Amino acid sequence: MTNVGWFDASSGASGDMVLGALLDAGVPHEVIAGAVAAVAPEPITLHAEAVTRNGFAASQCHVEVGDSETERTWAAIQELIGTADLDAPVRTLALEIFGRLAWAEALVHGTGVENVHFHEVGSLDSIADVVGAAAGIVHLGLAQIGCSPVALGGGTVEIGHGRVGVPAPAVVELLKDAPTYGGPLERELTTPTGAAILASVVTQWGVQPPMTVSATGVGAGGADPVGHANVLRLSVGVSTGSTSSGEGSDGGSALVIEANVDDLDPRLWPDVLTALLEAGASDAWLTPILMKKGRPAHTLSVLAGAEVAAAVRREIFRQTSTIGVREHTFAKHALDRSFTEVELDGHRVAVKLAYLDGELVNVQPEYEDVAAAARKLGRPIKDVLSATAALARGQVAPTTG
Ligand SMILES: O=C([S-])c1cc(C(=O)S)c[n+]([C@@H]2O[C@H](COP(=O)(O)O)[C@@H](O)[C@H]2O)c1
Ligand code: NI
Repeated sequence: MTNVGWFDASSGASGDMVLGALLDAGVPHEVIAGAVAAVAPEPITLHAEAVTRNGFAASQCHVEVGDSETERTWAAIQELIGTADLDAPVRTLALEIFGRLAWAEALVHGTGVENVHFHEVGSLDSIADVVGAAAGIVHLGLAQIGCSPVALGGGTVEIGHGRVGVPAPAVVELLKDAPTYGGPLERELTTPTGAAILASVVTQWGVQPPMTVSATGVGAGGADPVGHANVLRLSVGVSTGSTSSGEGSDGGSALVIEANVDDLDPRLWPDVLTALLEAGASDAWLTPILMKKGRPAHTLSVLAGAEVAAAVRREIFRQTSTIGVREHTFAKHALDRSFTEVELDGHRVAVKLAYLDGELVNVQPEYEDVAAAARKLGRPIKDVLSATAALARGQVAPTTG
């Protein structure tokens, strides 16, 4: 089953609206607050308030910080997020979102990202919005995220550079590849932070894809204008769009991101593969190749769901010497799977079980657990492997008689 999400951004999106929608959709408060606390150099209070917007119930997220006026450089923000105790996919997605903000700011002000000084969008509450949103989205484990065309609003808004038309310049740049429209209200409906979050996580723009919705979250915008509910709605559920192959598969899709590399110190490769898996890749591998000019090299291939593709791409560029990647989308057919645990002479071993149409077809003890148990027991790994597989089979489908 493929978990998917869809945003209705017909009243725009801001960082607070995304947080409100995530909390309302069931992301535990501590998941978001914990990630924010890990990054913040001083306490940040985050709480959701039940409000109404034009008569509809919604959740308004309040972020309370001490130094919301502080200006920060992109380098300072990278340092804050990069060194925080965050799960790797959360850190990578947060850097991706803020990286887009930095790029857009640099572009509209005609400078380099290294010179970007964030004003409103660099303050701690924006960092909280970005990191909290990254933590909430990663928590939901959505393989695909859709979004409606994004309402931008209208009129003008006062920002650090004086009064500008809505959408603010950074919003225009951030949503260049997305469907957007002015209105339906004469006010700012989509902010740079909201735009950067959507641009980073949305894999498909347009109407809601076929899905069975199991939860919704409604995030409130700050104002409550009459005649239009100022909310961002997130629907979460499972995809019903892909047809099954009839092999017990989930019929989802995945990307393979690849690069040919001939100039990386080969001692780095094992750690590169580990970093990519930590960034959320499902698999990462190398194939030896012979490149132009007879150079021995490697093709790096990384399998990743769309929800982590940006994070994985970013990690490839950070960890290797490549300056470009190519990508293909592949249909993916995966068996339903679950985990169990067995105990062999006092040593616990996790075992992965795979099912085809409900029938157990594969029992695979986790190799690292098996090797550790074998070392401690002084037994050959192959014996521990078969013994734990047999234990798991007996546990899952006990024999009778
Ligand atoms: O401070 C700056 S440089 C700034 C730039 C821009 C551009 O579009 S450029 C926009 N804004 C405004 O800041 C507030 C807050 O935005 P968040 O994304 O932090 O919610 C909003 O009104 C933007 O239009 C500031
Ligand atoms: Ni600006």
